[in-house]
Amino acid sequence: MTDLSVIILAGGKSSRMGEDKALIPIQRIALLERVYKVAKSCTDTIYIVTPWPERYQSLHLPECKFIPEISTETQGPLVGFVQGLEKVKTEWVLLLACDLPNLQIEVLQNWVKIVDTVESENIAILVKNPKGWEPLCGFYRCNCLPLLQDFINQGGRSFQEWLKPYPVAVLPLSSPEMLFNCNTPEDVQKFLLN
Ligand SMILES: Nc1nc2c(ncn2[C@@H]2O[C@H](COP(=O)(O)OP(=O)(O)OP(=O)(O)O)[C@@H](O)[C@H]2O)c(=O)[nH]1
Ligand SMILES: [Mg+2]
Repeated sequence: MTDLSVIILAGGKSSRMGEDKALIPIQRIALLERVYKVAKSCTDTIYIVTPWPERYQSLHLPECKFIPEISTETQGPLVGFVQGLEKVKTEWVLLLACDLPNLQIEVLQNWVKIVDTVESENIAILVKNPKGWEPLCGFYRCNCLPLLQDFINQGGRSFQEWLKPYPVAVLPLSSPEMLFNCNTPEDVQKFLLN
């Protein structure tokens, strides 16, 4: 079985949404809770990296491990990710944004099987789109931590730039709508109408 943890990032500013999108109800379940439920189908070890764990105490997140983000000034997903990765003890981590209402359990479970077959040189396995990697719904080898720490210490904040020099394997995705993310109130409406 794949030695896997999940890190969910829930520390963004939600500036386009205008309110904390982790708490936006979609079919009466908060977005973060929906993502958590799907993550639970892949592993029991799930971390949520956020500067405000107290906001999520009333959600149903059984056995959740909160990693309180140290910086009070949100520095973006890469910095949230490194703070999570420093705590993870498994070989692989599945990184998820909290704003993915359309995640499919079967697709993720199939991906978990693929991860076991990936060549050891690859530091990550991600979906590729025409603009680059989809960094917030994919797998990273936890021993990439020193590479990530170096990149961040040099001021790097972009997943795409960080990954550029390293081999990354490609995850198959037949329905790209799985990665639809809710950034605005209009996105929420669009999702509910579909
Ligand atoms: N822990 C943590 N998560 C972050 C941080 N910045 C973004 N994220 C998360 O990364 C994911 C993708 O971020 P975006 O979709 O850009 O969300 P956002 O930054 O909250 O929203 P905008 O302010 O509208 O860009 C979401 O799950 C965010 O909660 C951060 O500084 N720390
Ligand atoms: Mg987003």
